[in-house]
Amino acid sequence: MGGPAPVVATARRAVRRTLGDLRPGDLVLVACSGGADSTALAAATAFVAPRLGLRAGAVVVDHGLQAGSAGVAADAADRCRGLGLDPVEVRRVVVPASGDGPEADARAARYAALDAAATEHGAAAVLLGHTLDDQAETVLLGLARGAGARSLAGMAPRRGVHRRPLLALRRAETEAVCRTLGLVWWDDPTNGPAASGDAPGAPGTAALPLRSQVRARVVPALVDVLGPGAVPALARTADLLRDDADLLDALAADLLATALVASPDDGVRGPAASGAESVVLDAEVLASAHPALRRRALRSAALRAGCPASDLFAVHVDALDALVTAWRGQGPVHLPGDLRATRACGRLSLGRETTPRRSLTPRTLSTPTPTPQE
Ligand SMILES: Nc1ncnc2c1ncn2[C@@H]1O[C@H](COP(=O)(O)OP(=O)(O)OP(=O)(O)O)[C@@H](O)[C@H]1O
Repeated sequence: MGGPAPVVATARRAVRRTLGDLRPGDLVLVACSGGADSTALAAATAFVAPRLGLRAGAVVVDHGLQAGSAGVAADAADRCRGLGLDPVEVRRVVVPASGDGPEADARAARYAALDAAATEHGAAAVLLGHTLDDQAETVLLGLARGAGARSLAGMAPRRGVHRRPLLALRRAETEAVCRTLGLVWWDDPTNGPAASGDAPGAPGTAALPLRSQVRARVVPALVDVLGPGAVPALARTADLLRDDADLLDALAADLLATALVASPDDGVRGPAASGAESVVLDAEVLASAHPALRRRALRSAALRAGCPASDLFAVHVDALDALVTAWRGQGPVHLPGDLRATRACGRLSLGRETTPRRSLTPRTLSTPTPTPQE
């Protein structure tokens, strides 16, 4: 009797590698949308987990955004049960409109629901079905945004409770796994033309979410010009940059620790620090650091001061950097989260606005008001 089809064996090996450090009895939860990637993941996990002494369940999130979403979720859950996963649950979420766009809002609600399920079930890991193609799309989107190494490092194979075992597999391979095992999957219409459906660039793709347009129009054009190796090459960029980004982040954390004079959360460092309401940094220490580390340290300082990560952009970091390296008496820099940064007496302070102001945008940045303070 022959073994499993090579593609099925590949998927199982990938899952086995990802779960290798867990302890017998641990629970893993597959985040299953019903799509080919997470259905293949559910099947591979259902096979591998018991052989490692692990328990495996699944969570299907129903965003309630499309007609029939409850039925899609129920079908996906049934397929997971059919694979032997237990527990399997559907979590219905309410997607709030935060202003960040419907995809980002759905993603935030989805991850919150997955994390809540992991906590409630005491799961050691939540498995996500992102593939190499998803990784390549993430890198492309980052490049087009002008993002730095951390964003171009794409999705981490492992972060907190989340693990992505299929990052080395092509999307088409996950479809092949499903076909080989006789598993039906659901093609999300918002993901663009189905694998077996419309030609790339088919009419109507312009109305899709940005990532889906990249998938349906940009990637095929790129492959057309550069050849099929372009997609794995983009994903390789993510792998290479992840190591670089980790190193730079660690060095920047050291720089921030050295430059930190006071911080509201971790109390005192230096004589002037007691009762600190602001993050206070030594501007000279920062100025003498390499720009790659300084910019990261400034970003971390802004986050530490309470700036919301989703609203903190390069333009804000540039403005903070100018306070450090191009100091000519300019006025405060206004940051998201009702924060402001000021420089005085060789120190950079990031604290609350005294009166709420609009934070910097790319347009307001270009006209800093010089008000000598030092
Ligand atoms: N409705 C869902 N319920 C449970 N898991 C989901 C759901 N949607 C997506 N996932 C998980 O996320 C993985 C990636 O899904 P998909 O590619 O649709 O998301 P994305 O929007 O491209 O990426 P991201 O999850 O980063 O937002 C899936 O393989 C699955 O593990």
